[in-house]
Amino acid sequence: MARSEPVRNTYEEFADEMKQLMEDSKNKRGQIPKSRQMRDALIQDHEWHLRFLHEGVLQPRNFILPPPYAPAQLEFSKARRVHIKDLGISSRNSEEAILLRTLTDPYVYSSSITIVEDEHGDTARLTVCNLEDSMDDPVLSKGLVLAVKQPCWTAAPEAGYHIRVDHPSDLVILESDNDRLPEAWRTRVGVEGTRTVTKFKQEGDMLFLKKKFRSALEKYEQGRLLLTASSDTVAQVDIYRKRCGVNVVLLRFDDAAEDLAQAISIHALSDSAVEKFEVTTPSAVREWLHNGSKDDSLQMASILPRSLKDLAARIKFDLGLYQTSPDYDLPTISAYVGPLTLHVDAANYLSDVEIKPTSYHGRGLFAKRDFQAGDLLMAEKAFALPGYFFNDRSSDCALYSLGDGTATDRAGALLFKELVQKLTANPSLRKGFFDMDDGGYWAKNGWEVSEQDDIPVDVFRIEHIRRRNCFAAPLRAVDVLTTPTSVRNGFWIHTSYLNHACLPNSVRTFLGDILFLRATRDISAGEEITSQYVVPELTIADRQQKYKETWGFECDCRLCRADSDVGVEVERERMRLFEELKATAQKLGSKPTVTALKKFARRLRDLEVIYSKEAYEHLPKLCLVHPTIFLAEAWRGLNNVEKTIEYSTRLLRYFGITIQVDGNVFSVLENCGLINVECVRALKYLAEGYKSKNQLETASSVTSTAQVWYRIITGADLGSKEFLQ
Ligand SMILES: C[S@@+](CC[C@H](N)C(=O)[O-])C[C@H]1O[C@@H](n2cnc3c(N)ncnc32)[C@H](O)[C@@H]1O
Repeated sequence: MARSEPVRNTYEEFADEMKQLMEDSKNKRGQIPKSRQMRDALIQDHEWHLRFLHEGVLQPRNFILPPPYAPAQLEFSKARRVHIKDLGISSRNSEEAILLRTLTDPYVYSSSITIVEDEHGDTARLTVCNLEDSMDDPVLSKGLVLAVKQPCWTAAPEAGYHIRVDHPSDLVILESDNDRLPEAWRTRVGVEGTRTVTKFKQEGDMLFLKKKFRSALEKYEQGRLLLTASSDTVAQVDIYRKRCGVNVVLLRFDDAAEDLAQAISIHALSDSAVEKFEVTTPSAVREWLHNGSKDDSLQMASILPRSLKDLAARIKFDLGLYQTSPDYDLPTISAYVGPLTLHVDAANYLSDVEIKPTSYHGRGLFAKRDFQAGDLLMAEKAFALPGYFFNDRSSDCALYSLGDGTATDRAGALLFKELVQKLTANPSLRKGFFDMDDGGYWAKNGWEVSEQDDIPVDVFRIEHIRRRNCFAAPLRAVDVLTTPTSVRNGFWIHTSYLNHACLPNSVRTFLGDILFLRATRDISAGEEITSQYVVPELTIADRQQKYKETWGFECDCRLCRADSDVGVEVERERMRLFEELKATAQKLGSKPTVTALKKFARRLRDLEVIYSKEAYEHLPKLCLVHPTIFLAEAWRGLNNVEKTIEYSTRLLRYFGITIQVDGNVFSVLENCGLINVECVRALKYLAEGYKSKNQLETASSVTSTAQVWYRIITGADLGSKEFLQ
């Protein structure tokens, strides 16, 4: 029977509709649904949706997080077993679990959906969210036996109910020979005599080439199970090496390290030349792979074949490598990074900064030594940075958190997915991540986790941490200077300990997945390092609202204090004049007359007067910035050297930077730390001006400072000559 006149794909959920459904089902909490679709109808409906997925026009994917609940704490084996008929609406019991078997191929799009039965043959639709899954190589394949912890019914679009899982850790996939399975579902998988390690390896290789990585992993695993102590060592090394490679692709670095430790130790045992290096235990190799050091204490370079050495390097980079010097080959890294090559093989440099408690802002990042403006404070590889093409429609998606009514676009949604995948697969990476600021989420919703326990992967907590700690990152910071650039959302753990200041002493820049943090002014040992989370809004109210909404704090920096003190009336007048000047500048366009410019400058002085309070003597005057940029550029366009120098100097002053030219000596007397592209441009205009006045020494000194500032804002020197020419 065909599905009756479907109007839309009801497997795909929408945030508003879901919110309404949740509201509606509040009164039914704990009740057993009055009616449900039975087996045949469920399967027919599912098949229709599968056809729709293949043939329909696909919308961007919606990932929806319902109001939060904690993942189940109990192991499946210790939970009380329930059945489909026992489930209530929206009522999860963390002590319960259900055993299910999948009856169909899955539908995988925004979530993974399949039809399942329990031991009594009762059927239901199962929706698993936040799984790293694909139609080509599905996790929830047909005939699979799985356990769902804390199961319940959740209202679905079109008045049905399904079993919905949000935490991937609430889903446990069981081997078909597991003794806990009902007898009828158990299959003892004896390996056929004709299948050999080599055969499984070949089948795995074929699947790998077809990008069916999960299935390839299963084949290699079956091959591994056939290995015996007397197996050919080349075959043993090979199967572990293959598994390691697939695990790397699937971001399962802990498992990859385990496989490689086995491969290396088997290789070492079989190679008589190796014995003298005493490297042979898997635990020694495992420790080396995880130790974050570039040192080759086990002398791997001299004993390993290329294929194992390359994998070792890959895993060490992915688990995090550290160096103690700020030396990076920036030209090579700059040349390497591109849309297809986001991930740079570089080590972290974190040894000259440290995380410590601050007096008012929780933990923060502090300098362990003195730094000068322009110095590299730290460099960090991304913990997660999704790679995708911006014009690829098939990666379009959004993430909705119904609990707090927030939404994020593709950049944040894909980062969330990658974080869930990485944290689920790699217990060794969890501590660093879950130590981060989650705004008190876990303290309110979770439980005490001791040192020995596995840290639970709570998707709601991940999203809280993501929102507070992620950074928007262009492919290369330098691109932002010339073209409007799309940004990704990425995650850099150490950098996330930076607290915000409107007048910061550092700037973040990116080259692919490596973040460089440079000092925007001199910093003394022991000083807190800060950076701007976002460029400050002109009015204090707008600024504080943004900080409050996203990060839950109110900024108390010197600029915010001064802006609050001037009062609403003064601020309103400042904004009125600012808007007036902005409109005039737009009207005058790029070729204003001298008369018009003089008139504009007079009006600008009115705005300057409002700032002339003592409070701003050493502070930026942000409302003056844009009109002054307009004047500096307009005078430059008219080749008026003196005026260009005057307004470029003023522009720097309005950013809180005071310069002096004494004879031929150029110096920066004061610097609030607000170094940005406009400041570099102001220096460029100054250098041009002094050059045309034949003050070549001054011009050269200004250009040197411009080069340092250019490096601060782009992270490297790439393009500096062209920019400053
Ligand atoms: C990215 S984290 C920074 C590290 C954080 N202080 C910690 O202890 O993990 C962002 C959080 O730090 C705090 N924070 C950052 N800058 C602040 C500031 N200027 N004033 C007050 N709190 C701030 C806020 O709680 C914010 O949500």
